[in-house]
Amino acid sequence: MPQRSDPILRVTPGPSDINSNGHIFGGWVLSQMDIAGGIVAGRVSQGACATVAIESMTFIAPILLRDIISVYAHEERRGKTSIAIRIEVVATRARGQQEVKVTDGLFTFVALDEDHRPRLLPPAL
Ligand SMILES: CCCCCCCCCCCCCCCC(=O)SCCNC(=O)CCNC(=O)[C@H](O)C(C)(C)COP(=O)(O)OP(=O)(O)OC[C@H]1O[C@@H](n2cnc3c(N)ncnc32)[C@H](O)[C@@H]1OP(=O)(O)O
Repeated sequence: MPQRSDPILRVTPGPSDINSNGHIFGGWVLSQMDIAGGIVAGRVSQGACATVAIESMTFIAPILLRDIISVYAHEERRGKTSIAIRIEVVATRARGQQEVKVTDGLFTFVALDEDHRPRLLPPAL
């Protein structure tokens, strides 16, 4: 990922998001990544988008209860109707003293028209 800008989301998991290992469910973090990627894809496409594929996803380190999660996302590739968004999640813990990269993924979104069919992306700014 290039120089990190501001996170798209900052969020804390709750007690109901814990799995039997005592870590945070992968599905919880995937959904935060999907929301953040969707926000970036919506900005780029200037409208509605749907996730069509998760091209890659790596769980690098566990997320712990009381971590603060920052979700960073940026456009990595653009097609006619689709945008691939690189999404990185960083956990802040130990009262803000420690930052750990916990996941990395490449999600592809498709811009949708009113009929929920692929829509051409607007020209890049
Ligand atoms: C100013 C306004 C601001 C707005 C600010 C909004 C903010 C908003 C925030 C909230 C944001 C929430 C974000 C929710 C995100 C979900 O949770 S969406 C829910 C889960 N996803 C779905 O239900 C989608 C289900 N799938 C579909 O409906 C259809 O597959 C789709 C998406 C309409 C695509 O239809 P299709 O017939 O497969 O289309 P097709 O023409 O074959 O392919 C279209 C493009 O997708 C690519 N593609 C297709 N399959 C793949 C694949 N497996 N891998 C990679 N690329 C693929 C194609 O290569 C093509 O790319 P281009 O060459 O055109 O660039």
